[in-house]
Amino acid sequence: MSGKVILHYFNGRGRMESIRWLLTILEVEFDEHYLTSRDQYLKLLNDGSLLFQQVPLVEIDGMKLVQTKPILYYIAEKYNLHGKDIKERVTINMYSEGLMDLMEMFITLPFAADPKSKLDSIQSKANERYLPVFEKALTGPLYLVGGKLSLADVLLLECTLMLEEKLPGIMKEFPSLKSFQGRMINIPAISRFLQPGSKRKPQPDEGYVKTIMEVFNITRPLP
Ligand SMILES: N[C@@H](CCC(=O)N[C@@H](CS)C(=O)NCC(=O)O)C(=O)O
Repeated sequence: MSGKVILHYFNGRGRMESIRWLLTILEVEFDEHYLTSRDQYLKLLNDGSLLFQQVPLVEIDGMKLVQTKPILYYIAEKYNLHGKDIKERVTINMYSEGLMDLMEMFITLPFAADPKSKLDSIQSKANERYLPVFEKALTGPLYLVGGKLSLADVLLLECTLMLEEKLPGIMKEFPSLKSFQGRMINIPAISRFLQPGSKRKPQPDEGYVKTIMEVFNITRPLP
């Protein structure tokens, strides 16, 4: 296993994108091995690399890690983006899990039988359940927890940008969140990540969906 972090996933956002965001903001270099065929997936399965037969898989520090959240928490912990004590950590985790619940809806959107009604549901949940929480937390403070950048801030930026791509104008009732975004995108590593040609992946397209359906033998839209 080389010393460099290696990401095994599709050449698309999905569950790996938050890990890419986190590594990028930390300026940790990583290589990507893209899954493009079912044979590659079967090889990872036969190697015993996929504990639960699922990706993301991240090779880091001599380990092969699966499960997105523990991977994010490990990296955040290692690079001090996970709070100074257990109270801060649990708060960061609560915010992070809420954001991941919201982003999970986007991850499955391209596979939905009725994408329009799924997007409507995302919009109302974002407006009523999620964004008000973060607007309140950031009215005054610059960061969500402990006056310092944490994993939760990185996920919040990713999530709000994702929301705006599909639902332009959704942030207009949330001025503190908009200011937060403005501050975050000026961080040099983030600003570079947002430029064309970076390792940030584009919105899912038909080719991405087709590859995933082939690799996992999916034949029907998801509910
Ligand atoms: N709880 C897991 C879920 C991983 C997951 O569902 N990965 C999908 C690809 S994004 C997968 O490998 N699906 C194949 C399967 O479940 O058989 C995580 O968050 O990493």
